[in-house]
Amino acid sequence: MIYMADTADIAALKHLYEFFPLEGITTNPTILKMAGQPLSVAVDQIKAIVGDGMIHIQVMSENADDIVREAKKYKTYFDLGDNYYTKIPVTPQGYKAMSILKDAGINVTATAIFTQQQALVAAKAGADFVAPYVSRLDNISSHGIDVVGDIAKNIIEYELNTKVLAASFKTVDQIYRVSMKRAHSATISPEILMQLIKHPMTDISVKTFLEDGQGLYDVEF
Ligand SMILES: O=C[C@H](O)COP(=O)(O)O
Repeated sequence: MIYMADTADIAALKHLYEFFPLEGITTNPTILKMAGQPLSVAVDQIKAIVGDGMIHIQVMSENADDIVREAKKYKTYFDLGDNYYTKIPVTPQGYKAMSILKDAGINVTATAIFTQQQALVAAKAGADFVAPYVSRLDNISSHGIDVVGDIAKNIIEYELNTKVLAASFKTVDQIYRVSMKRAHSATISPEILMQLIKHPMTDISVKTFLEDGQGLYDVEF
């Protein structure tokens, strides 16, 4: 499982990158709005934190030609090399842009995916990652985990060179379930990443170890 942080919150990212084995970050216009940062400022700060991790930046353009120009501009402007992924919503113009950008050697993440077929078409268009939105599906009485499972199954069965990037999580249990459905990766908010590694029994066990070990550890280090 590849873990990514779904955020542009710089303080939260700095904290997470101290210990969490993250392999990149994802952003979108809503995330930038929540962080209160324009794209150029946010990405410059994110770059300094994630090192050679992936940075997924969503386009705002709707027309294929504009999407291609926008995605290519970010690739040079931010100078991220192969760590740059352009996030493109799965509209007809988006699919068109995905093929063009893949042919131009730019990594593509297809986003705003709600069905197995949207993901499969994006994979055929060359997307490196496909991002189904779990909670947004669950919240309309649909089944986000099943959609993720179907996409992962297709990718494995058809031997496609695409990874599932499960997104839109509200609970730790959803992340457990997408991992068991063989999602290759997940992008998760800082709050839920912290919850993911927490367990009260761990805290109790550590506390007991500290108490029991008092006076017994006599090797200096
Ligand atoms: O980029 C997609 C986001 O991960 C969607 O998450 P959200 O449903 O919590 O806004």
